[in-house]
Amino acid sequence: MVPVVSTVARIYKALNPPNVDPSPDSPPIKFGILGAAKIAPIALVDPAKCHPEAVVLAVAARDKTRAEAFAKKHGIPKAYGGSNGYQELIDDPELDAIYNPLPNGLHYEWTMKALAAGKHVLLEKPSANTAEETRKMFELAEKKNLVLLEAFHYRFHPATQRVKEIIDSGELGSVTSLSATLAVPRGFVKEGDIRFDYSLGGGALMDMGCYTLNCIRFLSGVDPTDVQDATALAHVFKTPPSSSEASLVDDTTTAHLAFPNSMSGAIMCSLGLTGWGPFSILPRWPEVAAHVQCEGGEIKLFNYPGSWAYHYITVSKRKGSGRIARTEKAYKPKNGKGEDWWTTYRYQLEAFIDKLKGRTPQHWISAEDSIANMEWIEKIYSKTGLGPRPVSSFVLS
Ligand SMILES: NC(=O)C1=CN([C@@H]2O[C@H](COP(=O)(O)OP(=O)(O)OC[C@H]3O[C@@H](n4cnc5c(N)ncnc54)[C@H](OP(=O)(O)O)[C@@H]3O)[C@@H](O)[C@H]2O)C=CC1
Ligand SMILES: O=C1OC[C@@H](O)[C@H](O)[C@H]1O
Repeated sequence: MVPVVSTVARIYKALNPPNVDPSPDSPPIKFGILGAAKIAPIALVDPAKCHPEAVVLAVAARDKTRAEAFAKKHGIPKAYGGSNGYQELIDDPELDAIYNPLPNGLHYEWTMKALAAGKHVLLEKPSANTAEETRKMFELAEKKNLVLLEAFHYRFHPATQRVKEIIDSGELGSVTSLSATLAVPRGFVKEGDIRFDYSLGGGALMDMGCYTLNCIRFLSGVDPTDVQDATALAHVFKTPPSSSEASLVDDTTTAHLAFPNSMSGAIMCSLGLTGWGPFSILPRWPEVAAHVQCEGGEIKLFNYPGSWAYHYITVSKRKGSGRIARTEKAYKPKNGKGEDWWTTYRYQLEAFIDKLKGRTPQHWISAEDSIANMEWIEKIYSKTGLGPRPVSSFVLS
């Protein structure tokens, strides 16, 4: 098949995965979803359909009709709704695990409640509004012997893993600098979106920047030592909200970070890249790449967040006064579990279920990793002058 046809066929299968029968030997992990969130179908519903040990049994939405419509559309047997719907979901004794794709500012409260109810949690990124809240969630999970995973799905994909493998192989020598971008053109994210609501933990650095930071921290293998500079452009609302805190929502943030061993890092994230050319009318493409400079060459991973749909890895190695370059693709691990059509979310679900079943996942994101990511988000926000996102008022009784 020509590449474009095979790519379309692979993406089609990824978005329409086959239904698999439940495993006769291993009871499925039964999930409940908090909120009829836009991300839930691709992040959990579809991956669960093609995992023999996962089933989505229930969904809750603030509005019962919305929960029922979501349940009907996705073949989910139970729907909870109304003012107590989220709590009823969490208290459902049939459920083993909760997927939390609520707005960032509600991650802490509902993850704490789910853990307190004895449920494992697959938690959307970024973990919470603050590092302290993230620490508390992981402490409770550990105390209750429950699995809590921040859903940085891209980490589980073979493409990201392959780049890390190339770096760690030493083929290109030591890393000298890293950068990652995640930015979408203006208009991509609509005005009333949770991403522009400060009270819900909005802002480009929270939404997109958490990936960029996570990516350079993962690929470098260490945490930064300092935020050298950070600049944020505030979002300009068409209809400015009455709250003065709306001015703390960043549209675009850039930061330069120092790393150990004289490594440097740079991130850029945006919820609204402006157009270019006369009067900025020419459209921009999303920016979705990670670059790693090494003493002996460089690596580019194009489309690390959406690597399942399409990506390429270019490895350019210095040789004498010239270079030798190659391009790799990694939709499936060379050794290990996976199919070329598995989405980043499907790989993530595999790891989550492996962990719950006592098997060793191919990859994992530790509590320390998630806490450190939030710490550095806070440090960058602090350097921009915008300050951290609001602390949750929730107290676990
Ligand atoms: N892993 C990934 O690739 C992605 C992750 N995300 C993350 O997932 C989360 C949700 O994002 P997304 O699906 O795009 O967002 P949505 O706005 O579609 O979903 C958020 C859900 O939160 C619920 N909710 C509860 N309280 C509120 C409130 N006060 N205001 C608004 N919504 C509320 C709503 O549920 P209800 O149905 O009950 O009304 C809604 O369905 C975020 O944390 C985001 O960072 C988002 C996109 C991609
Ligand atoms: O997690 C995400 O990944 C893709 C982005 O477009 C989105 O805003 C973000 O929430």
